[in-house]
Amino acid sequence: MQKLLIEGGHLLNGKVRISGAKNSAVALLPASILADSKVIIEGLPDISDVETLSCLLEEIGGTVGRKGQTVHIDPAEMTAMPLPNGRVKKLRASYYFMGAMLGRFKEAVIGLPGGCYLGPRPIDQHIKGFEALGATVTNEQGAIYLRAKELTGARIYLDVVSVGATINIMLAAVKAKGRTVIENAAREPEIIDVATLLTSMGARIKGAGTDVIRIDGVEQLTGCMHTIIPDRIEAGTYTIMAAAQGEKVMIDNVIPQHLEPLLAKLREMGVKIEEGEEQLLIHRSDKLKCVDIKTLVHPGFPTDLQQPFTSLMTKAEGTGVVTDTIYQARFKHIDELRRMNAQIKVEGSSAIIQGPTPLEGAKVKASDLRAGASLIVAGLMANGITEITGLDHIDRGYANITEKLENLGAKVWREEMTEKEVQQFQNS
Ligand SMILES: CC(=O)N[C@H]1[C@@H](OP(=O)(O)OP(=O)(O)OC[C@H]2O[C@@H](n3ccc(=O)[nH]c3=O)[C@H](O)[C@@H]2O)O[C@H](CO)[C@@H](O)[C@@H]1O
Ligand SMILES: C=C(OP(=O)(O)O)C(=O)O
Repeated sequence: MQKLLIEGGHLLNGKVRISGAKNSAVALLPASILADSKVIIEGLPDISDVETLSCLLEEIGGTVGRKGQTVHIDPAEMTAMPLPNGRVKKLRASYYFMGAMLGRFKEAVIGLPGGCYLGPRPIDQHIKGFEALGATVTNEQGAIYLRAKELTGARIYLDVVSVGATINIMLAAVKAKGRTVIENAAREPEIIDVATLLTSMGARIKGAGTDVIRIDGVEQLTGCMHTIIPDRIEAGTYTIMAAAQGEKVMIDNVIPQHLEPLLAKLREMGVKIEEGEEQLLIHRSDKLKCVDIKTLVHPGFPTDLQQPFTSLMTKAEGTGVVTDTIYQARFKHIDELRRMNAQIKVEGSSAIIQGPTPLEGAKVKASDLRAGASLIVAGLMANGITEITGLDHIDRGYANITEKLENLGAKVWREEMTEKEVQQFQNS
């Protein structure tokens, strides 16, 4: 087990290239189950979630070959192999095996997913969708059993705007009989990306990216080639790092429109940002001003950037309030930031940050993926050395983060943890 060490205070300079989107990748890979021949996906990020899903595709009989960032998946020999335990527990997106396997085999057994603990993360809307399409769904000892004689298109209104439920219902519906309409659908760019892949496979989907998606079922889906979109959350994280500790940093391979809510808030804080077609240039700003943010469903401020943004606010002057309306308990990073001298208190679903406070290096633990990102932002700014444990979370979603930061001039490295440190980590 490793820990990440950061010697804070070094200015970041240069260019960082953003990888393919995690939240697209984790849906595109299971979507390949629906094809009858080879699916090629280009630009996949080098993260453990991709590795885990590739292994799961192999567990059900797929052939997966990876060369650099391109993955070839041959789904021809896949079967409805039950996946009640094991790797499915390592990540959230294993729930996409439910929709994809139901769509192809009319049956699936998938263990309840893992992923970041951000408070309760129910999947009732996924199940409501599968049932509306004609599936019988039961929960037996922590695994979801899905079975349908036939899937028939239906009108499904999501009670909660959910990325996972929207994509999962699309996966189950593309081969159903007749028309499915998803109302109150999520509108994230990753949903458009998944719909683009499915359309290239022969699916008939209209309205992805709006809150009403119409899917006309087809009998067969074929192999295709697809290039993934850039990761807006990774891009946002590096943008925040640049605002926190950058001299002049270019974020390359980004779709600036995907980051509008973040960029607007950074500008409000006083950060100077130049936008190109696929780049952002972030300039050093000596004085930042605290702002309030509220996370909302897309296109509002993304909850996945709330935690790194909170760290940046410790550098800004005044009082800022960060409210998370999507995951009201997504504040596990705050105790760790306090160890680093941040002045933050949590009240309900808000964190109130008093700045500016010079941060001090400390031993801290990443409790989830974006908590990890927030500690890295803090470590880059802090005096002295910050030691971060819990790298499994960070490696689920940030490709080559140590190398990318080193290239920007950060002093950052990984070390093996001693046995005692591993024990302390496991007991904490
Ligand atoms: C793999 C992936 O894409 N993960 C993203 C996805 O997670 P995920 O798809 O799990 O998140 P959802 O969009 O489903 O969740 C949004 C909200 O709806 C609630 N909810 C969701 C489903 C459901 O059946 N019932 C229900 O009540 C959740 O508790 C949450 O409060 O979107 C989140 C919100 O943008 C992001 O933080 C995650 O990075
Ligand atoms: C919460 C996240 O991921 P997951 O849904 O995969 O746990 C995230 O990417 O911030």
